[in-house]
Amino acid sequence: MKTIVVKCGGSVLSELSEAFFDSMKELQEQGYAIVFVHGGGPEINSMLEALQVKSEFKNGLRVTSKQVLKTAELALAGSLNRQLVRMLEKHGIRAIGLNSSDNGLLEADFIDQEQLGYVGDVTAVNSPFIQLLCQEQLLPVMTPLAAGPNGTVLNINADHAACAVANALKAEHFLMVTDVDGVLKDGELVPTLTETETKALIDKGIISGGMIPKVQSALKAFSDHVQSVHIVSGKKAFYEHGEWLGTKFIKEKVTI
Ligand SMILES: Nc1ncnc2c1ncn2[C@@H]1O[C@H](COP(=O)(O)OP(=O)(O)O)[C@@H](O)[C@H]1O
Ligand SMILES: CC(=O)N[C@@H](CCC(=O)OP(=O)(O)O)C(=O)O
Repeated sequence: MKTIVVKCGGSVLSELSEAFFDSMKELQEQGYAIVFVHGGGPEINSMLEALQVKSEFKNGLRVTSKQVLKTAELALAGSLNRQLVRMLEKHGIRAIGLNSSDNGLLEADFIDQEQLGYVGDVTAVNSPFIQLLCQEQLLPVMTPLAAGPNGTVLNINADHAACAVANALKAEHFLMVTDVDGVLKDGELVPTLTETETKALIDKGIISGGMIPKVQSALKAFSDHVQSVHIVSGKKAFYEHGEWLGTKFIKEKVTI
């Protein structure tokens, strides 16, 4: 099955354009099965603020206490997953919401329980179950939560969760949808990036903040099992007449 894994950032979930859904439908018509993994950082932040619970990030990962985890589950599984499924269905795309910690759809281990609390790295993906839904012409919409050891639930950075799913499914394409056109340098879109160029942009501070886990996940997927990886905007079309827009990750250029 030709599969595309789409990571939809919390930054853009409420701003997804008609053109974005048109691109999605165009790909489905070409016979691609599509799997969504969504984020929700901004929504988790506002819920935590409303509850007057402080949260901090270490190396781009949210330090997750039991209370932060409960709030993250509420925002991700209770609110955003429902909204995204409804948006897809409104656009004529049959979708099914999945809380990825259920039935070990995603399994994870603690990264560093002392420093980060309930935060994990994905160790296993239940690919057959995801593929079963795709065979039924359903688009799975997955939260970035996972089943951890001894019945725990772990909070996973959504870029990392989507990367694990793209690798497990050996997806043909991995798309990271965000609120900017792709990787930008001096305000201009960088159309292609190799691993060396990406690392140089991180070192120079041109790629920073939320873009770091995205490019790291892009490089990891690209070097593992995925054939094509793009960072694109959800505010516009990302696929037109067979062309992908945004930043494309490419193999190192060979100079003789
Ligand atoms: N070089 C860069 N190019 C584009 N965006 C960048 C860059 N460096 C940092 N960013 C920031 O990364 C943000 C996207 O990451 P994030 O807010 O975590 O989005 P998402 O919720 O989609 O994962 C952009 O809105 C921008 O502020
Ligand atoms: C461990 C960790 O940091 N988890 C993230 C999960 C959501 C996410 O990654 O959302 P975006 O894609 O919108 O950033 C968090 O709690 O914010």
